[in-house]
Amino acid sequence: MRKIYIFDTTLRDGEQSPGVNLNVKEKVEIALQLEKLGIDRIEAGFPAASPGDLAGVNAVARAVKNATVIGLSRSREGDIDAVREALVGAADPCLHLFLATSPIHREHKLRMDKGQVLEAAEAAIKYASKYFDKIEFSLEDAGRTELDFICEVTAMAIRAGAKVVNIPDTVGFLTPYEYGNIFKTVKEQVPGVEKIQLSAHCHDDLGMATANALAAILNGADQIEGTINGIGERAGNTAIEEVAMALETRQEFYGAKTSLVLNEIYRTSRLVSKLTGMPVPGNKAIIGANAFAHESGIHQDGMLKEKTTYEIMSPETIGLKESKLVLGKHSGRHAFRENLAELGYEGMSEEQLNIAFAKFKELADKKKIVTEEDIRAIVEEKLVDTVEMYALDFIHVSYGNQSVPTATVRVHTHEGEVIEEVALGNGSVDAIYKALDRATKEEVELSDYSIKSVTQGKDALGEVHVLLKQNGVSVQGRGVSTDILEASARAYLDGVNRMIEKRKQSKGSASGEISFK
Ligand SMILES: CC(=O)SCCNC(=O)CCNC(=O)[C@H](O)C(C)(C)COP(=O)(O)OP(=O)(O)OC[C@H]1O[C@@H](n2cnc3c(N)ncnc32)[C@H](O)[C@@H]1OP(=O)(O)O
Ligand SMILES: CC(C)C(=O)C(=O)O
Ligand SMILES: [Mg+2]
Repeated sequence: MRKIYIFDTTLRDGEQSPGVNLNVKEKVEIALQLEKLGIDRIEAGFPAASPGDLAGVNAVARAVKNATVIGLSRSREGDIDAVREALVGAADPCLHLFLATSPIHREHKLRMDKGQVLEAAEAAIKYASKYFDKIEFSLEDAGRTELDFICEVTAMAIRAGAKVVNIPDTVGFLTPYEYGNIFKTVKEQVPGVEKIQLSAHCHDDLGMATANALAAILNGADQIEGTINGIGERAGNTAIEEVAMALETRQEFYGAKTSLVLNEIYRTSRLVSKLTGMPVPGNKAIIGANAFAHESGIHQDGMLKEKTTYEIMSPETIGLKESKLVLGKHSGRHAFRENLAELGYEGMSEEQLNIAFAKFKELADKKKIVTEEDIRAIVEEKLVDTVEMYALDFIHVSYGNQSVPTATVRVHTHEGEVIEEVALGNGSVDAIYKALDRATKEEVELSDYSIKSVTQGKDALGEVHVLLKQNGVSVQGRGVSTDILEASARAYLDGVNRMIEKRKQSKGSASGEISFK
């Protein structure tokens, strides 16, 4: 199978992302991880840009042993000399020269005509050839360059001594068909092209960077340039992980592969994101948090039955432990039961499962993601074998810092009686508890109250614990809700129910009846 060389420019084009600035230590850390990932060529920076970048490229050159290390340079002797200095100590150094070739760049930026561009590029390659065995030449903005001029410049670069010619779509302008056609034409028409490698370098301005790189491969490109996580100038570059996984997943279609160690992809992505400060969007292909996560019931059911129903790649391939079935409002019973089993709640009756599932759906309507702690809280509250003498239907609290808090509560009894009560209190919770006392006609003393957040985020579940006393007997009550007042009401009512049950138990034992657990 044809090998596609991977040229990583995370440390150069990636660092050109606005707001990104990697120091020497960070560049080396990323470069060493790129080496582990099996990257063939690492572009470490632009040494003429600053003394700091020269030092960064030099540190990478000295640290990396198993990949080519590259420095970028304009077609100017001063820049080339800076790369010479920066690559001292590299096991396999390479100079990357560039000059723009498109009419727009020639006229407005370089103020050169075609002849001057050819002349300047040739002079630079020839000067550099005295110092470098490996030279790559890039036709900047080739995507908007006349096709015959691309061929002319490529032929010149080959004659002058370049080993790799890169044909970038610098501004992400082309369609895959157009970009592929450039490679096809260069392959067919440029003399000596078989002696060098052709490289593709794409930008994502129209979201085409990966599609264009793959089109280049289909039309003869030997090397793909890109970055980890697709970071880079403006909308970024081709994401290396996307190309590698496309070739891996569709081998029968592309007939080409990289030599990347694929299970290092995820780790590399995390490191680059951390050190560049550029978060990876959740929906990003391959490495986004949702790339191997499934939320909807139908998909989760399919995944549980056979993973290939909804996954074309396995997460293990990129170094992730497993796919995730995220519980949310679109999830179904299959995934819920599976999740409960994973959390150790096995052997639940169908009825218990249904109660917990209903509660879960109620919570999922209020929360974006239902977490493990949420599920535990739901199940543990629901599975306690307490007969609910009173169940909460609703609470309404009126509160203002200039008015007396008023609570209205409605509960229904085990027998189906509905009771509604209103009370004033010193605070909202106090008002609720007084209203519940009236509704239940139980005289209990609140001897402790605590509240904590059991999950994370603004929509976290609050868990309230109360300790109630009656005639020297103490019981605990617990309530969970996204609303702390509701959690407070539930905890109190739970305590009251337990108190009633305890009373029944002690009477039952005294009369020889079988007691509850
Ligand atoms: C497509 C790409 O990603 S290309 C790489 C882009 N990366 C960078 O530019 C990052 C590093 N750059 C820098 O630090 C600075 O731009 C430097 C140090 C290279 C140059 O800084 P300055 O000398 O102040 O020049 P400045 O950046 O303002 O302008 C660029 C000059 O280089 C010229 N130039 C641009 N590309 C090339 C080239 N490939 N070869 C020769 N000259 C070039 C421009 O025409 C302009 O020349 P002028 O001063 O005669 O008008
Ligand atoms: C320097 C070149 C290869 C570049 O980054 C581009 O053209 O996008
Ligand atoms: Mg670029």
